[in-house]
Amino acid sequence: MSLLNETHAPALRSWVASANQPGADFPIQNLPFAVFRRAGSDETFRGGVAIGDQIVDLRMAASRAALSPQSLRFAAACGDSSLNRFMAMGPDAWGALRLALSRALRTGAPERELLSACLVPQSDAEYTVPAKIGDYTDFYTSIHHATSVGKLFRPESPLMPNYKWVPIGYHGRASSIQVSGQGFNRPVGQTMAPGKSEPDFGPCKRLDYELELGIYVGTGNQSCSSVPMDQAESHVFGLCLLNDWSARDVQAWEYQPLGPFLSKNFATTVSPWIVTLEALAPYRVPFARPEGDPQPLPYLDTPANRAGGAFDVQLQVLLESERMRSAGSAPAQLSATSYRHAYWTVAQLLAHHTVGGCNLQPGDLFGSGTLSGPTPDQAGALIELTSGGKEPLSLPDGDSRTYLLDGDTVIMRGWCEKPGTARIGFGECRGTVLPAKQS
Ligand SMILES: O=C(O)/C=C/C(=O)CC(=O)CC(=O)O
Ligand SMILES: [Ca+2]
Ligand SMILES: [Mg+2]
Repeated sequence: MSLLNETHAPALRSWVASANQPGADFPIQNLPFAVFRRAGSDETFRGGVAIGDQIVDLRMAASRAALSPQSLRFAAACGDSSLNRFMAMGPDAWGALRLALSRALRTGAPERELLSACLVPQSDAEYTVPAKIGDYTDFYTSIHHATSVGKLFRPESPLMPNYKWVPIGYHGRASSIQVSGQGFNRPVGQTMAPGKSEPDFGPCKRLDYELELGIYVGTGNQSCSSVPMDQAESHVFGLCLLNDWSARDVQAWEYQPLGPFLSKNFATTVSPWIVTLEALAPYRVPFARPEGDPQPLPYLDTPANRAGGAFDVQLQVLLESERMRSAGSAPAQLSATSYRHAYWTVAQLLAHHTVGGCNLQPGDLFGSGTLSGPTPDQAGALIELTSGGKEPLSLPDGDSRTYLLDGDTVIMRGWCEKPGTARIGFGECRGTVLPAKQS
């Protein structure tokens, strides 16, 4: 059975002209969701869908009956200040609203007159985290990241013997997840300098980013039940970009034996737009274990997962320093990779998370884990790109970095493209390091 349908047809064009520009992140084949309002207004936040450089205000579209009658209750659910109610409605509802929007936004659609009054320019909008995230779990799905970071943290045992069998993760902190465009203060904490016997306390000196994708749970599961692999993807609403800011010096001192704690709980930045799993269907790729690696245990293995459980999402990290901003120069690319290199798929993460009976809830978020690719220039964090801070990275303006400085803005971008298929993008995930708070 093909996962493709009429909403993926590469020939589709929209009456919103900006959606048809080559290279646009939000053509009619994408239709990602966010929660927004007019910037600086006291309007309530509500759900919207991106088309070109505009947002379809779904609350207004529902109240003006600007979409097909069958889809109006789904659009109305998106009128809430978070997408949780819509996420809980499940894949049939998500698919029905996507189809209604695809048809109404096409060139020649009779809905044009009503729907064009429901558009808000993205340049006028501000966003919020699109779901009430009850729980956040961060995984570790890049074997390349796990191996190179493991060498730095544990030279004697870089890749733990469990790695190829268990999707490794830890329970993260939902309250400090913020939407793209915001800043956060450099964290302070305990660190242990080499050769010392007592920790220091002060601002983090090794502040890093982590290039990840966020995975939003749509429908949950009952506690003491598990979601089998062949149903796992039907519980996933979609993907976003995610930056898991990490205080490496705090991490190195605190992480044993229970894993990261304060080193990763002060800020996590997500992109505003969630690209649905349905929109990503054309960019599925086979998931193959390298020759000689063990096959996953049966509860993590299905023919469908092997055939197309991975997604080829292109990813890029850029740095814009204060110096670049004042000189008006373009941000510098630090690395680029693809999600296809991950060792565990979205379905495996969800099936594994629930196998012991853990209940997921609509709006829960997973981080994929740092998405480093196989070559050193594909690393998703500075700790890898600078070999643990020992080899500074040269920037095009003559500046260099080991770890992040105050005023640095980290920008992440993602997109999918494939010959004969539309290109779709994730927009941006950007966050800025502000100085530590003086106590
Ligand atoms: O102890 C280690 O090997 C490293 C752990 C992490 O950095 C945790 C993490 O955030 C995992 C990831 O993003 O891939
Ligand atoms: Ca992480
Ligand atoms: Mg974090």
